[in-house]
Amino acid sequence: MSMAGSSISIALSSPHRRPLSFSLSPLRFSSDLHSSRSLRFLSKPSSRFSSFRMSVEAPEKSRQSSFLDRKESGVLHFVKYHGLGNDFILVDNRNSLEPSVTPEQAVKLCDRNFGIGADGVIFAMPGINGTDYSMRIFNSDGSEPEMCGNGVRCFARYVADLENLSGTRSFTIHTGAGLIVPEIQEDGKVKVNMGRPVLTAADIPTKLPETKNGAVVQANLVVDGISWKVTCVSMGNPHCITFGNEHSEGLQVDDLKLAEIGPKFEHHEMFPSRTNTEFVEVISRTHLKMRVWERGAGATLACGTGACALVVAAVLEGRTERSCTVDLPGGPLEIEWREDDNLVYMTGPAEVVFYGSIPI
Ligand SMILES: N[C@@H](CCC[C@H](N)C(=O)O)C(=O)O
Repeated sequence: MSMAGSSISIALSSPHRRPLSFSLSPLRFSSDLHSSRSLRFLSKPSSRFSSFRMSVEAPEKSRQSSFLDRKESGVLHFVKYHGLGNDFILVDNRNSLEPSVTPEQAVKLCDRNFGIGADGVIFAMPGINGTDYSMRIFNSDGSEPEMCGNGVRCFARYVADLENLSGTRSFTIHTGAGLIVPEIQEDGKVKVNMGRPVLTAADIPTKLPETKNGAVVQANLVVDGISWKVTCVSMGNPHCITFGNEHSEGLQVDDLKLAEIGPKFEHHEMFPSRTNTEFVEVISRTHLKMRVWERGAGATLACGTGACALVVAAVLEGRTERSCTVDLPGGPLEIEWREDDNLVYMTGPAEVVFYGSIPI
């Protein structure tokens, strides 16, 4: 490893392997992965990663733009972002409404041991119906959800970078959940108009009965012989929110065995399209704490649509005000469910992790 001015070079090598080269600026990661044209290497990681050369440099706008502009057939250039640890591989798909990665490839790319590692792959696509862009996403299991809250904040930062835009920027984005409008604020956080929650059982969808004003509020859901009180909300994608069960009226979310119970909610027969599940602890009338088991991705560090859905659920259950801080394992989000127009707003960060290239 050597340092020269603002540049750090790190070389790791093995005598047996061809070197790979990476450059980061400073959390910018580009790799020259040479000639392989398939993803087959993902099942043989050691042959690709046992040897590489890496250089770290101070940020320079020109280098960043030239990386983002790169297009070569057989190579996927991507940027990995995270929103509170909910991480995504962002792909420039502005030339087509067909994703450049298949669901099967997305599974491999998201693999944390044999791939890049992420909770999903997000495609920045041309706008339709008069919108600036369209967003599609594959979960890490290859399924396609309608929307992703943390992902849309990353998407906004990504397209601002792609288009070299600075200052306060707002975009209209077509998603499977309809029109979503993120705005990048002066402080770099992204405030998103997440649209209106859907509360009717058939549209969420859930087979649970509507219990209060056409909504599924504190319905009984039996999971493994235990009766949970759940409220169901769709933010374009389905969410099942619980504050407790027959054994504990108020949850201590740190004590939950999430990996054990999460899949049982996700695949419960009451949720024909599976579900995301949020387990929630009330700290105060404006402060909630949650852990999430995501449909198609498992336990994640944050879920933006989930945070929105649980504030809606908390208000419907009379537990909180309409503006709340939601603590997720990866950090806090600010959520507001407005009374006058029924719109939900989410505010939180989105950060670059690294830039990279991979044969595909
Ligand atoms: N993490 C996301 C939600 C991603 C989609 C979800 N797994 C689903 O299948 O609905 C968010 O931040 O909203």
